[in-house]
Amino acid sequence: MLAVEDFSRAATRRKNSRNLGLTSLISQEIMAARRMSSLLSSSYAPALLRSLDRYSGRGTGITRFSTTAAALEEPIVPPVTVEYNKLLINGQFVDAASGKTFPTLDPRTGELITHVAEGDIEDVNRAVSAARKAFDEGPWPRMTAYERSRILYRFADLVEKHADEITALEVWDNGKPYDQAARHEIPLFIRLFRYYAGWADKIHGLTIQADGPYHVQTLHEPIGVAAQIIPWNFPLLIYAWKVGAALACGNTIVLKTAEQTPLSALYVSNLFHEAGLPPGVLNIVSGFGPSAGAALASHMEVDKLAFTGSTATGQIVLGLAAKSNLKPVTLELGGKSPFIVCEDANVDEAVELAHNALFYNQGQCCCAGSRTYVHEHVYDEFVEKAKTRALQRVVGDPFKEGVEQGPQIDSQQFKKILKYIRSGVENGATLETGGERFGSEGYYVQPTVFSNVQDNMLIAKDEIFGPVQSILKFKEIDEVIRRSNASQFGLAAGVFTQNLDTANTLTRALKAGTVWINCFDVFDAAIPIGGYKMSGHGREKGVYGLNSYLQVKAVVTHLKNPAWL
Ligand SMILES: NC(=O)c1ccc[n+]([C@@H]2O[C@H](COP(=O)([O-])OP(=O)(O)OC[C@H]3O[C@@H](n4cnc5c(N)ncnc54)[C@H](O)[C@@H]3O)[C@@H](O)[C@H]2O)c1
Repeated sequence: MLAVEDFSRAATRRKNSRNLGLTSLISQEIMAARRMSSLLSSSYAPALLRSLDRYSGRGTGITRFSTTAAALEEPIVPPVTVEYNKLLINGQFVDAASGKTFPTLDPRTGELITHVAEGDIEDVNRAVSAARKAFDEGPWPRMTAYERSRILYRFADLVEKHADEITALEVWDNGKPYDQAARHEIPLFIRLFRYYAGWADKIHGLTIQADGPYHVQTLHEPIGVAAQIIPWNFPLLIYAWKVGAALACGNTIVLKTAEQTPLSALYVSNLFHEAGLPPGVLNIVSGFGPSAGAALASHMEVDKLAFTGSTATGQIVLGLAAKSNLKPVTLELGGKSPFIVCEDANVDEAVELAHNALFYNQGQCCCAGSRTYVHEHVYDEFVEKAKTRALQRVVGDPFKEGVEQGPQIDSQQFKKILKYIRSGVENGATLETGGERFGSEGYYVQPTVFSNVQDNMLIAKDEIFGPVQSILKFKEIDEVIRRSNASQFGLAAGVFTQNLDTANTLTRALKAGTVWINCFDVFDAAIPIGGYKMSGHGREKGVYGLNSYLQVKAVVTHLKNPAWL
């Protein structure tokens, strides 16, 4: 993993590199304290953050959020070059059959990073054929599970070795803060692969008692060729949830990345071959949804589809899968998760946790705590402090140390978020802070807080997928349960209380795939994720993530003269 100082030195060495800012002891202390505060295990974390924020703006070039749109400095030159921009089919990097490419853009400026080969129907056919052959004839499903696990472990080691380049690519293509990617996402990516490497040789069926003279066993077989379609908000983490589980079970894969973020998946997939993965087992197609994505979802030779993305696209791919070969589909879709602050809450801690629950990753999280329900007894204090915290949020170049919030992914999302903000104002919610673009370049949005939000407003119903916190008031626990569940989504929920009975009541009543009590966004490799209602079906991560990549075959053998039954 790249240390803060190494990163600074590497970047400084690069031609034309700009001043990276904080490398001093103070800055490292700030980062360490920020990490501590993000754990929110101590009641003084918010106060600590506030005092550190005062230092972090000093002479560093970091722009803290202010209500006047501030101009950002020249973007920092990322400490990496793009090596892989073609499709990965059958172990080779190849051009698209059409020869077409598409641009991938830097969200800090909207400028070109590089052109990437644009996969289309013909490329999907080539990739599925390679995956089919690798499954039907190749060594991967035939080698021992232990051999497969060793390749997964070797891959994790290689990712660790190249963590600095991988982090820089992810930040450049996506706009997420470097610190977030380096300290949370890349380590979790590695952990996920080690977790599934550990499962590879522990997948087995059962021996079952039946009525009659039969020996009954179940075989847990790989399902075959898995198609995987992923979004742009966590390009590597969602890759890991899907690829790790599918490979541990012995499947082969065709994965389509999001058109906004094709780069990091190509880089890490090359490392898989260095780790010993046979050609054709993992194929990567960069390209667009309606062409490459739809071709994968409706392909007759694909045995399973795993999709993460919006609910609207989930409905499309489910239809395509049904109309083609009825391949089983898992769907990880959108959310509008309630974050419930009860009347006994420590307000300072609740404010910090609710802030991170919403603003993490520029608000571009499927699980974002995007309906902040606050009990009427602590509501006024909460709103005031939530506004103060949003004003302190450090917005700026994601490569700059100390930055908490980078740009949104692209101009489409940027415009959509600003439109939702306008609708909040027009519908009578109180705009406490923010509400405009940040700076004059790229896709930065001011951290925005609305109070007096009502359940029927669009900002309380739709997934905004941006840095917009909506605060709603409640009085009774039964009332907040009813209002929380009155949503088409059911992905996650957060509960903040010191009362065990209240926590237990809410845990069981909330219709959500994950309920976090006095914490939020805890994404361990072993913890399953998935949705109720229109947030999807099936589960990924953990042992549950294996189920959808396995076929269960019952084998019944007649017994003659058995010694026992
Ligand atoms: N539940 C989860 O675990 C989870 C995790 C991350 C993101 N998400 C959701 O993802 C969404 C944001 O991602 P997005 O904007 O990239 O979503 P999206 O649905 O627009 O795109 C997701 C993927 O689907 C592809 N796609 C688009 N149209 C397609 C089509 N017609 N056929 C096949 N594939 C198609 C895209 O190219 C992309 O690869 C949000 O709604 C978010 O909540 C959910």
